Amino acid sequence: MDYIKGLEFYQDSRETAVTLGKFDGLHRGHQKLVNRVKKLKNKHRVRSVVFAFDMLPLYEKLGLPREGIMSNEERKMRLHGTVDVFLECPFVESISSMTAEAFIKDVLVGILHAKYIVVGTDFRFGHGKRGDVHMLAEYAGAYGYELFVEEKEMYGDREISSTYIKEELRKGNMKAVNEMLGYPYTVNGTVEYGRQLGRRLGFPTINVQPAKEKLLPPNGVYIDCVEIDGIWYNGIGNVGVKPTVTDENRVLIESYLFDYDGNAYEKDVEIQIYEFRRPEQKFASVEEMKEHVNADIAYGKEYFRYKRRGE
Ligand SMILES: Cc1cc2nc3c(=O)[nH]c(=O)nc-3n(C[C@H](O)[C@H](O)[C@H](O)COP(=O)(O)O)c2cc1C
Ligand SMILES: Nc1ncnc2c1ncn2[C@@H]1O[C@H](COP(=O)(O)OP(=O)(O)O)[C@@H](O)[C@H]1O
Repeated sequence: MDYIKGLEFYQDSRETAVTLGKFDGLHRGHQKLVNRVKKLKNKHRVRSVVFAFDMLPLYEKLGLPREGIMSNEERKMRLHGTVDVFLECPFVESISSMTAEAFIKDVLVGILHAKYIVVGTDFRFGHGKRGDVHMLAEYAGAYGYELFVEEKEMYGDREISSTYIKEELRKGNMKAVNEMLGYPYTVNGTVEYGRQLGRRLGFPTINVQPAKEKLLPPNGVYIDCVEIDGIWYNGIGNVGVKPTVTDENRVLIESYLFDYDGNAYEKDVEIQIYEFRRPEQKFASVEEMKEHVNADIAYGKEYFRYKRRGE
């Protein structure tokens, strides 16, 4: 997969099947679009392209923190191996001020040589969000592309959306989050050095700081799985600031893995979060915390007696 950041760096004259959007989460609805593009590639021998807006510049301009289901880096990792090109387009003035008509003509047709365009029913684009599926359909004949509009995937009686997933993530409802994503909620990061207290208490933990633009579930203890050097380990971890042992306000994910005894420092790992167990607590003493963590560990081991990763 070619990763290209910035429209100006896309320089390929081959015809494409392209899907467009913000793609935060790459949830089941997004996957439908990506799969359509993959099928079009195989059928018509065109290049498959995911065009995703990078919304960070907009949040920076507005002075707001971005809270995404995934960081840009995680989005890139998750798309790896699915399409030929992942084009990430910073949402800057020159893009947001472009009319919808100009976006079709100059970007989709002019730069991307789109033969097939794949979007969801409510896709909006161009200045003032004036462009929609009707406009895309209107210009299809003139510009020689075919339009595919995919229906929304549902979760219960509500359409799956990044907004819906974020609502459930804020509540710690990992079952709904993971079902809507179509894969377990994932955090990628590098294992840091901590204060080496864990191993003295009998539960060493890998410590990972998530990307700052990442929305996390509420601080608390969660069943998780961690991939280190290509192998998955079951575990139980804490998302939060560990108030019992530090006054720092840095949110980390700390995970004790049941069948691991290697050295994971500085390794890039992937953490999947499965189920909320209890809120993070400030215990009166480290000893009291240790008792609770031991109970958490017993609970986690029991959880995985009947379930495998991903179930
Ligand atoms: C299953 C589990 C539950 C935890 N729960 C809490 C908690 O409720 N409150 C807290 O302050 N720290 C909690 N922690 C974090 C520990 O305080 C931390 O892992 C320990 O102090 C070791 O830190 P270190 O990696 O810096 O050595 C938990 C850790 C694990 C693995
Ligand atoms: N079962 C395990 N689960 C998590 N980390 C483990 C495990 N066994 C060994 N380790 C290693 O021990 C380190 C954690 O030990 P810990 O005493 O908590 O130190 P730190 O405070 O530096 O995180 C991890 O980063 C990892 O390299």
